[in-house]
Amino acid sequence: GQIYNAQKIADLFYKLNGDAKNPHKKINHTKGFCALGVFIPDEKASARLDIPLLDKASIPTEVRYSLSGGNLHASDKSKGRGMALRMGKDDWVMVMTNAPINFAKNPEEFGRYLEIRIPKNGHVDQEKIKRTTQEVASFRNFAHYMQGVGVTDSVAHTRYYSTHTFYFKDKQTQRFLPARFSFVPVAGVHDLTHAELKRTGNDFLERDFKDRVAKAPIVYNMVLELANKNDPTNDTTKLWHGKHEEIKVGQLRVQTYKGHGCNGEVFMPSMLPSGVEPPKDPLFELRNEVYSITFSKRQ
Ligand code: HEM
Repeated sequence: GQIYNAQKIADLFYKLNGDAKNPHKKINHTKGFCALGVFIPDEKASARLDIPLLDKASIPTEVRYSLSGGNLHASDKSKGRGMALRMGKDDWVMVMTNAPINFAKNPEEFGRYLEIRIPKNGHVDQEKIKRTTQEVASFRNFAHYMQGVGVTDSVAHTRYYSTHTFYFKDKQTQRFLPARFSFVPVAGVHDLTHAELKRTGNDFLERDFKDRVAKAPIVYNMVLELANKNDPTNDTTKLWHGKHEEIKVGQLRVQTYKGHGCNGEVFMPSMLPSGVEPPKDPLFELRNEVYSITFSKRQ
C-alpha cells in the first residue's frame, strides 16, 4: 500500500490546490487576513495550571482568520473557517478551525481524502467522492457534522476548536490533564439565515471585521474541556459527549486590523509553552511536518 508520510501529503496538497502561476501561495487556508490582539490570562487558570506563560498580565497576540481550502478567492459563505494565533514570539501557537472534529483519524485517511478530490484529466470524480464519503466512517461523520453547521455572519460570531487533545499541567498534582480547547465568542454564535445567505455577497468577513473592531474589540473566552474517563483522546474524528469540567484559561481581545501581511507566514501548532504537552494522536506530528514542508516551498 501507499505510505502517507509528510512529503506525500504535501505533494497531494499541491496536486489538489497548487497553482503553476502562483507557486508560492499558501496551499491550504489560503484566503485570509490578519489582526492583532491581546490575550489576558485568567487569574484562576494561572492558579490551577502550571503554565508560567499564564503568569503574565497580558500577552500580545497575532491573529490570522482564514477559510479552509486552497482557493484565494473562495466565498466567505463557505463553512470551513480557521483561526491561527501566535501569542508572544511563538510562545504559544494555536491553529484551529470551526469544527471540533476533522475528517481523518490517521495519515492514510487524510491522504485518501485529498486523493479522491484531485482532478484526473481535468475532471473531478464527484461520484467517487460521494461513494467514498459514505464508505469511510470518518469522512461520513465529518460530512454529517458539517451539514448541521451554519455559515456564521462574522468571525466575531464563530467558535474555533483545537480538535486535537493537548495535555495541561495541573499545579497541585503536577500531572498532565488531557483536554480539548476552544475559543468561544462572547457575542455568541450567529448563523446567516437562508434569506441573508441569498442576498449576501461572497466577501463580507473582512469588511465586517474592520467595522466591528473600529467600535470595540472582538472577544473570545479560551475554554479547556477536560477529558472524562472514556473520552477518545487520540482520535480527532470523535466528538466528546455529555458534561465536562471546564477551565477558563483567559480572554482573547482582537483589536486591530492588519491587512494581508501575515498570509505568507506559518503558524506551527507544535509551538507550545512549558506546561502544555503535544497531542498523541497519529496526525499531530505529521501535521507539523507538512506545515514545515509547505512553508519552506513558499520561500
Ligand atoms: C495531518 C493533519 C493536517 C494536515 C496535513 C494539514 C495541512 C495543512 C497545510 C499544508 C496548511 C498550510 C500551511 C502553510 O503552508 O502555512 C494548513 C494550514 C492550516 N490548517 Fe491544517 N492540516 C492538518 C490538520 C489540521 C487541523 C486538525 C486543523 C484544525 C484544528 C487545521 C487547521 C489549519 C488552519 C487554520 C490553517 C491555516 C493556518 C494559517 O492561518 O496560516 N489543520 N494545514
